[in-house]
Formats: sequence, structure tokens, C-alpha cells
Amino acid sequence: MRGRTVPKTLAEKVYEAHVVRSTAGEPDLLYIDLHLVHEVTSPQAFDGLRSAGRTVRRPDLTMATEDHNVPTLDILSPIADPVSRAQIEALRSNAAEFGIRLAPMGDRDQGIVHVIGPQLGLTQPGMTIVCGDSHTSTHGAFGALAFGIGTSEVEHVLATQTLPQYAPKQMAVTVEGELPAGVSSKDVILAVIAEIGTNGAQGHVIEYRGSAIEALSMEARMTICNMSIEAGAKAGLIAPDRTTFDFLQGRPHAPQGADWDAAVEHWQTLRTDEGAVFDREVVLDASTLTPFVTWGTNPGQGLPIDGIVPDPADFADEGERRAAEQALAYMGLEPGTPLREIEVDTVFLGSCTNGRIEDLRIAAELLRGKRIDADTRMLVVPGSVGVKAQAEAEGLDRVFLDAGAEWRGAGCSMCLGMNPDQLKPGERSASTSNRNFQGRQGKGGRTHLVSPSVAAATALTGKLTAPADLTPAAPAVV
Ligand SMILES: CC(C)[C@H](C(=O)O)[C@@H](O)C(=O)O
Ligand code: SF4
Repeated sequence: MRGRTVPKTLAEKVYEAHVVRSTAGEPDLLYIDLHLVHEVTSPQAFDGLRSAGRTVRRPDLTMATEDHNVPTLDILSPIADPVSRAQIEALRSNAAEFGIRLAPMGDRDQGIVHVIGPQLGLTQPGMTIVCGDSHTSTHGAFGALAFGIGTSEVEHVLATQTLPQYAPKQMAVTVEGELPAGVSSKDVILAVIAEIGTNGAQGHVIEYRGSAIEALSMEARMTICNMSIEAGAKAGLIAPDRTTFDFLQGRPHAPQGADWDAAVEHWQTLRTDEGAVFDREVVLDASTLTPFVTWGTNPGQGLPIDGIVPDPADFADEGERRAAEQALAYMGLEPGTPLREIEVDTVFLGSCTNGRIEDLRIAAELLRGKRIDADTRMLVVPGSVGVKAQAEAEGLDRVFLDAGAEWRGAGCSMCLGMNPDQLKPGERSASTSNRNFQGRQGKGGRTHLVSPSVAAATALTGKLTAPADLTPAAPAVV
């Protein structure tokens, strides 16, 4: 009888293919295929290399960009904030000293680290990808095992191109059926986090699968994988398929010619085996989902937009009740208020969650020929210079400007306000980013996480609004 191999998940396959050393009682040593670097989490790592007299082991597998601190207006003037300026300057001198490719402000490849990796075709199926940034999970949309690391680990990867790791647990999020019109992958992931909580996937890699996931574009898949970390997951991934290969083909770093064919042949094997065991599984019916918005101060405090601000007293769990009380006090919200009645000052369309071309197209379609609410400001910040150029080639910048929105340069921007794009104390935003923590978008700022279409609809009315609310009711049949 032939021996049977144990069925494996996709994440297990990618992990095991990269183990270069495994010893009982010790972490495995994992080979890293791609190391992305930005200015916030790298300065001490380079300092460490320098003081140990070490070099970067594989500069060719390392790529740096400026994103968190970059101004989105007037990028040619010196950065006013001394901390921001120092981080950018440190990255520039470190990249030059250690021979690492850098996309600085003004470069055509500059942008948010998780937007440029896929855009350049650096992100590929089956890879291990790390970055000193929690939203590295974004790259899992290509069937890569991609996760955030700390600054000391950045130093380790720079020096050795490897990382000590323990095998993560496996979780499946299966979404079957068809998403209703106006419901996006952002709503799916907000619904998942609302269901399992911000620690629900702790220690796990999530594989997203099912017919609703397979039907998503790469941009939409990236949005879902991006927020895996907000459910506490180590990483999130999706098996590569035709959609993945079509997205990658022809990109600057994608394999070409015969190498491309060989790569696709290999990538097609990157699937979870029949019978592979997951430690946890969550199943969602796509047809029941609606636009989701958050009302609180963590990404799990979200509800369908048809809902009302919850009453903390209704939470059975003591911890959740306290968290809800604190969240409502910070957010300045009263229990029972319909979510649709919440007025915002600012709409932010951008970030590594929803700052890609498809996100801008979706929002622009809703704004075309209309004016945003007179008391609401809308900031549109493309995720990269490449996304900005593409949007301008399609005339989307005009659509946003004609609607009264601001069209900015590429970067993280108001996602976390490390640059001048911030909320003032007490101001409220509808934001397509991924975190609604206290003070995240500026001290005292209040954030409601939404999808790009809810962001655009909200900009038009000045209140949290679903795109379907804008469509005039169909005439009654006589
Ligand atoms: C600055 C960086 C370390 C941080 C992260 O790791 O996620 C940032 O990108 C964020 O989104 O909060
Ligand atoms: S856009 Fe936001 S979430 Fe993404 S890397 Fe930048 S700060 Fe972090």
C-alpha cells in the first residue's frame, strides 16, 4: 500500500517550503523571499546592523518606500515636523549606505508599502513576505504568507534573510454566495471582525475561501487580507487563481516568458488539500451581508448600517460592556441613535485598505456629476504615485475635484495622521482605513470605518449613508 501524505492547508505548504532549519524545542528558521521596509520601523534596525558591522544579506530581496510621514501636499518643501523629517532622512541615508532600493517622495514607484509591493509585481504567490508593519497581511491576497514583524526582527531579516518562527494555527473563513449590490469586501471583513472579535484569530493564519471570495478582484481581496490583523490574526491569505495571475502578468517584477509559464504552473498547486484540518472555521453567507460601519473605538465594534448605536447595558460580557461604555463616551454617541443619523465632518478615502485604483473608481462613480455636502470635507489620497497616475489618466481626479473633494499626493495620510492630515479634537470622520482607535486620526478625533462606496455616499449627505440610500426608489408599477 502506498503511504498517504497528510493533507495540508495552503499556509502550511508555504510555511514548510521555507523552513531552512528545524530543531525540536526551538523555533523554525524561515527563509524570507521579500522584505519591505518603511521609514518608521527601520531606523533602529539599520543602527543595529551598523554597530555590529553587518551588511544587508540580500539587498535584491529588499525594497524600501516612504509612506507614513509623507505630506500629501507640497512634497517638495522640507517636512515641517522634526520627527517625521528625521525618519525620512534616516531611511534615505540607510538605503544609500546599505545598497537598498528606495522609492522616495516624488518617485513614480513611491506609495504605501502594501500598495506598491503588489503594484510592482514584487508580491507573488507562495512567497514569504515580511515588513515592519502589521498590515503586511495585505500581501496574503496573492497566496503569499505575509506578516508584520517588529524592529529587532527587521534587523534579523536584513542581516540574514531569515526569521525564527513557530508554525501558526490554521483558521478558515468561508464566505459562500453572492454579495448584494453595494456590499464590498470591506463590509465582509468588518462583519467577520464584528463576529469573532479583535482577538478572534489570535495565533492563526486565516485562509479566506468560498465562492464569494473567489469572485472578488485582487484589490478587494487585498482589503480583506489587510484587516486580518484587526481580528488578531498573524496573517490572512487567499489561494491564487486566474484573477491573481491576470493581475500579476506584465508587472515590472513578475516573471516573463517561459519563467512566467513555469511560475503559473507552480502557483496553481498552491491550494489547500481536500481534507486539510483547520483549528477553527467561521462560515458566512454573503447574501445576508449589508454595508457595515463601526460605531466604537476598535474595528470589532461594527454593525450593519441599518443598525442603531448599541446600549452598553445590552452586552452580557462585562469586558465588552465596559469597552462599549468607554467607546461611546469617546465617540460622543448616544445609545439608540440610528447609525444613518451620525453626522461627519470629514471623509477620508485612502490607506492600504482602500486606497487602490478600484476603490477610487467605485467612489468616483457615486460622486460623478454631484457635489459633496457643503459642511463636509473629503480627502482623497491615492495609495501610491502609480494609483494617482492611473486615476488621473482615467479622469477620476476631475470627478473628485468637481464634486468638491480634495485630491492629494500618495501616502498613509489620515489613516494614522503621522503627517499634517489629521482630525481636530472632537471631529468625526468616515474613513476607509482599518483602525478606529482613540486618537488614531488626530488627538480627540472620532473615526467610523467604512467601505469606499459608503465613504462616497456619506460625503454626499454629510451623514453615514449606504450607496443604496442614494438611488431613487423604483417607480411603483401601476
Ligand atoms: C507605523 C507602523 C508600525 C504601524 C503598523 O505596524 O501597523 C502603522 O502602519 C499602522 O497602521 O498603525
Ligand atoms: S495606510 Fe495606515 S494601516 Fe496602512 S501602513 Fe499606512 S498607517 Fe498603516
